[in-house]
Amino acid sequence: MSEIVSEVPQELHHEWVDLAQKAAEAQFNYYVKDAPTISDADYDGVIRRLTELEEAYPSLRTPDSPTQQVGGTFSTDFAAVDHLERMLSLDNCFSPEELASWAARVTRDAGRDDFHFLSELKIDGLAVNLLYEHGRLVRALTRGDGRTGEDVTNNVRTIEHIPHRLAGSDHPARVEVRGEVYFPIEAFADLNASLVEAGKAPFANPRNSAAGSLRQKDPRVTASRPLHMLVHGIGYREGFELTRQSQAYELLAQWGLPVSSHYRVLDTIEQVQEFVTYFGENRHSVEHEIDGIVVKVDELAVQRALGSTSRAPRWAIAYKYPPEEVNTKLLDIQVNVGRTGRVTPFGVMEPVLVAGSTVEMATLHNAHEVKRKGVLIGDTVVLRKAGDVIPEILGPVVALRDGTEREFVMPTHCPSCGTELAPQKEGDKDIRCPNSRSCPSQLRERVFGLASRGAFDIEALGWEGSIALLESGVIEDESTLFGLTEKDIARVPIYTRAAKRTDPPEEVVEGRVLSANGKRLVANLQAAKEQPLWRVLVGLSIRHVGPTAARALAQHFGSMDAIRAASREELASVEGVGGVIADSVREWFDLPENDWHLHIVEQWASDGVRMEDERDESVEQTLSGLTVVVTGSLEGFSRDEAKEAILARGGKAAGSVSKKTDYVVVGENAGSKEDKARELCRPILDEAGFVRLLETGRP
Ligand SMILES: NC(=O)c1ccc[n+]([C@@H]2O[C@H](COP(=O)([O-])OP(=O)(O)OC[C@H]3O[C@@H](n4cnc5c(N)ncnc54)[C@H](O)[C@@H]3O)[C@@H](O)[C@H]2O)c1
Ligand SMILES: [Zn+2]
Repeated sequence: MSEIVSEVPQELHHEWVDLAQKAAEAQFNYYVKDAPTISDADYDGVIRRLTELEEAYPSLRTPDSPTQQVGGTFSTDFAAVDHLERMLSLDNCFSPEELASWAARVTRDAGRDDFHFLSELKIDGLAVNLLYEHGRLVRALTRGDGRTGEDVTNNVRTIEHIPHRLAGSDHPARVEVRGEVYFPIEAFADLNASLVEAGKAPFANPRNSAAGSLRQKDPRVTASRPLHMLVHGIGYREGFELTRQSQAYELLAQWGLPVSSHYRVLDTIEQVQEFVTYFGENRHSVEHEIDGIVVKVDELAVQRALGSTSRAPRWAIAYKYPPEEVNTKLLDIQVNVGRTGRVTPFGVMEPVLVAGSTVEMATLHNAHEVKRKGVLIGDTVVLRKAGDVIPEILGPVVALRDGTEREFVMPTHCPSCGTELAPQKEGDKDIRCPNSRSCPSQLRERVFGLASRGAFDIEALGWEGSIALLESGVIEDESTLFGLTEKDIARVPIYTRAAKRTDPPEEVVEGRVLSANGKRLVANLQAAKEQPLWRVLVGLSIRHVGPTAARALAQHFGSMDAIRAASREELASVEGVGGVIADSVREWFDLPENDWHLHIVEQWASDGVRMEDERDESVEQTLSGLTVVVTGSLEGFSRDEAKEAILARGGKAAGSVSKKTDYVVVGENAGSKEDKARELCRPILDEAGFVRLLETGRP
């Protein structure tokens, strides 16, 4: 030690010692307790920094440094047994440049470039070593420290897809098969819910639950968990030789072992990079979590020539994807009251950067979900954000609790208006604020909602504008929105702000000081009154009536009066409507406590909102009886315009391709619907064909 200290600046030496300690602790929590306290990304950061320090000061790189070892150790809960051949870890890379320089190094060290790259998915699970003797499974070990693992044979025997006897005949005397045990992500939430219910600590993430479920003292517990395994290598072998890694996979598959279908043998590192990019974008198209791509030299002769370090083979590398999971603090759980009164709890977190954006809120759906996840206010939680998918709180890091955490209690009264909350129907998981008429929160959401693109499309009326109109008292609710004049709007600060910059301030006189934004709102409202009936229906915030149902209703009935007069049965029989929506529409119009709904409709009508679709009799019903799907973007039509053009001609505009589809119109960047059309042999039209179809009923 003294030698090191004399050579390495003291500060850096301290940093190294602290980080090495941190890594050792993290490994213990991760591998032995199955309860990591830091995220994988943070752990990788620690290892990277240790590596940097060791590169600058090689004397720090002692054999017991975490950078030199197969991270992991074993618990006394299991018998410790040596592997016949060491189990190694993998070196990492994080960029195309690092991948390319690994390939260049391999080519140089191998002294040849006529080998192949086997690319496969890096399964986010835990490594297991299976020993088969004469085709019979005799032992299963965890990786442990790479030399010695934990005997989990009885637990592994409970995993469904692992054969106790290999298929075929002529099996080698002994062979070690290496692979990864994982927990299917869709089963994760249920597992945590059942643990919480049994008063046990929930898991932080699926990888954790795989390790925790496999490493149970009682194999019956393991048997109750839906574990899966995929194998990706052979260790010690006796009595047979192979020449290629991919050949090993074929053999393993023949033996009835679960081999992934996603591996590829590729010629060049550029092709490998394409594979990396593809799965980076399609990370969630596979049945298990992946944290990267593993690239292996396929030729075993080259593998042997390259050899291994104490920790990892030189002939393989793991390309790690950016993390989708981070740890952050759950500061509070608050509730939001939505457009139709639904009360939704959401987590407020310390802001963290994950998958390219900063996240500080995540919905928790309902009180039941909060319970199931087992999270407490004040917990460190694992937050997951997968690409464009909305962020989700996976679970708590139980080991970091200090006793100050508290349980979330669903409020009994609306945080916005104080009304007592209640489920709308018995047995509903959601609870609602029944004060839909004047609850400020619901009003804001309704006004904002009716202005949205899927409803009236009033561009100048955003979230801020909706609040400003209501808070200034210029509108009391949505009923008077379309009667607003320039004078009214001039009373709302947000719409006149720009005009106030003059010095001395201009007097607010009718219309005159309306800023550009306010003028835009007036014009937008005028235009909105001409919107088709379906948009008016969406704007009413009737539960379950979104654009699709609204279109179906408008197309069938043609006017607000006809919808209002329709019986429940008539409504329910409309294609694309059904019983739930029919009930909701009838309740909206008929319940005595909803009489104010009628007032909205009447006020809108008297302010000039169109309540009837013009049936242009001159439009020939060219598409009557035909079902058309439009996919991708067209030049002459927006999505809505294309749909309306079909409906106006008596056709049906469907959202998905089926055998009943008559024509599929394919624009730019069409996706899976085009594939589906080809698969089902449905006629495909381009935009010109679509125009002809509208005119003549024929492509
Ligand atoms: N959060 C924490 O506290 C903590 C602590 C320790 C380790 N870790 C995590 O574990 C990683 C280090 O663990 P590691 O040493 O096992 O390295 P690793 O997980 O980065 O890579 C090596 C392992 O990948 C597995 N693997 C998955 N798919 C494979 C495939 N197709 N072919 C070959 N191998 C495949 C093998 O089991 C192999 O042992 C860290 O990067 C971190 O993500 C986290
Ligand atoms: Zn309320």
